[in-house]
Amino acid sequence: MPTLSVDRVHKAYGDTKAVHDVSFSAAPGRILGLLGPNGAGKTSTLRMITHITQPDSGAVRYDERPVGPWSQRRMGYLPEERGLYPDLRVKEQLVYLGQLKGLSADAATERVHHWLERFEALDWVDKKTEELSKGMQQKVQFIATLLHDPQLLIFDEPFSGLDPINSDVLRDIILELRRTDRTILFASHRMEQVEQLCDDICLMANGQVVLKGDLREVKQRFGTNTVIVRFDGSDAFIDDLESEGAVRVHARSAHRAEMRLLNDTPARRVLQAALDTVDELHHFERTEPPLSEIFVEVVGEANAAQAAAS
Ligand SMILES: Nc1ncnc2c1ncn2[C@@H]1O[C@H](COP(=O)(O)OP(=O)(O)OP(=O)(O)O)[C@@H](O)[C@H]1O
Repeated sequence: MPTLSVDRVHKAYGDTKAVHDVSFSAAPGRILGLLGPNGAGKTSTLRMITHITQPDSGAVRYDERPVGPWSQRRMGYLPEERGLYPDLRVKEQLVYLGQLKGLSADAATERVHHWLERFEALDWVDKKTEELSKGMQQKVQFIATLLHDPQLLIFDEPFSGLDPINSDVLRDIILELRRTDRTILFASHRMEQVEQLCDDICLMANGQVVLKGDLREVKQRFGTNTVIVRFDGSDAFIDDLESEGAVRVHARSAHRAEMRLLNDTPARRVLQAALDTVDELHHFERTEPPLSEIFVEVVGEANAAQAAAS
């Protein structure tokens, strides 16, 4: 089964080291999430994988061969900047793009129909791109990346501009592609999507990989130091726990709180404080931290290390 491997890749633009000694691999039937704050080097990395740019040093290989025009034919790439022709109608646009990727007009037409139906978008087949909303254009662009049935799929922020219903449709399609042994790599800032979809993650900061691996293993490494409480009644116990330094609150609403245990505080201490204050306790759970917290912690450490070194 062909694997994608990024091996000690460097890329600079003038004085900016956009990508510095980055290595990771992506396997068929798995989804890899490439994460990182703005400017971390994600798009620069994806552009080298898709052979739009070349590394200054290091190598990107697919199926054990350096990537090149040959691998572009086996990949589907959804770039961050979308590029559709505003004047063309959806169907002619997609059939044309399918033909550019080597399909016959008949095969392209058949696949366009299939994917428009799958994306619940058959109604817009004769609309001009400029008449479509941003989310509709996003779906059309997504279909364009799938038309030639690529083995390797690279998506830069695939969920941007999609409402929750369409995000679910897209998520289901990505999972379907995973079941047919495609290799899928996507860059995203949406941690909840990453948690739902990814088998593996690679977190970048300042052009470097700061955390990578199987998502479940990565989370286990951070330990079950997080407590989730759902309740009715007063939430004053949360302020008390926080002010005594027992917890740090990650997320909080009127009836739910998610917090990190600090200074070896036992989960029992939080449970007792809640029981003493709330009217009704619906849920209490000790668990691993959410990916968003891991992101904040690891990127914060990487930034601090870089500031100390400079
Ligand atoms: N064509 C270019 N010319 C000069 N600098 C560039 C170019 N492309 C990217 N950079 C710089 O390289 C660094 C990494 O940018 P990149 O777009 O790869 O980050 P990113 O992780 O994709 O960010 P975002 O989440 O904001 O999309 C940034 O400092 C950026 O300014």
